[in-house]
Amino acid sequence: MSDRPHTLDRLWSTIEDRRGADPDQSWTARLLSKGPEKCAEKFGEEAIEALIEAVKGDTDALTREGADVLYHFCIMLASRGVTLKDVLSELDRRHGTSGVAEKAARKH
Ligand SMILES: N=c1c2ncn([C@@H]3O[C@H](COP(=O)(O)OP(=O)(O)OP(=O)(O)O)[C@@H](O)[C@H]3O)c2ncn1[C@@H]1O[C@H](COP(=O)(O)O)[C@@H](O)[C@H]1O
Repeated sequence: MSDRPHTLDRLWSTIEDRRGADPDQSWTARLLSKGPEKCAEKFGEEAIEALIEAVKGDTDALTREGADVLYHFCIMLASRGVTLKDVLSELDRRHGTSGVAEKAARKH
């Protein structure tokens, strides 16, 4: 984990800590209590908001929306019991391989 962004590790730990917390006190707990479908829907909304800012070319807004996307992505993973470590490991596995080769491998 040493070469992974500390910020994401810290965010993930906070999300894990908030699981089961009081939904009135924690946005994370509130979202997770609504279930995986709602968490996925929220992630989709945030992704679209980021997409809009990318198309507009508003780099400040894209930065803010990008942070929302990463947070809600982690929430969506947590809602389904997938860890950020799982996703980062998959990225690590792909590191150094050709994207073209990866795409070809997925067809089988
Ligand atoms: N990074 C975030 C983060 N990013 C966004 N959000 C919340 O996500 C919500 C989504 O924003 P929206 O603009 O969609 O607001 P909304 O209330 O859904 O509004 P509408 O859908 O009605 O438009 C906001 O209420 C934000 O507060 C976040 N809430 C928490 N975190 C992190 O999670 C930690 C724990 O937070 P709590 O769980 O609240 O203690 C925090 O310290 C942060 O590190």
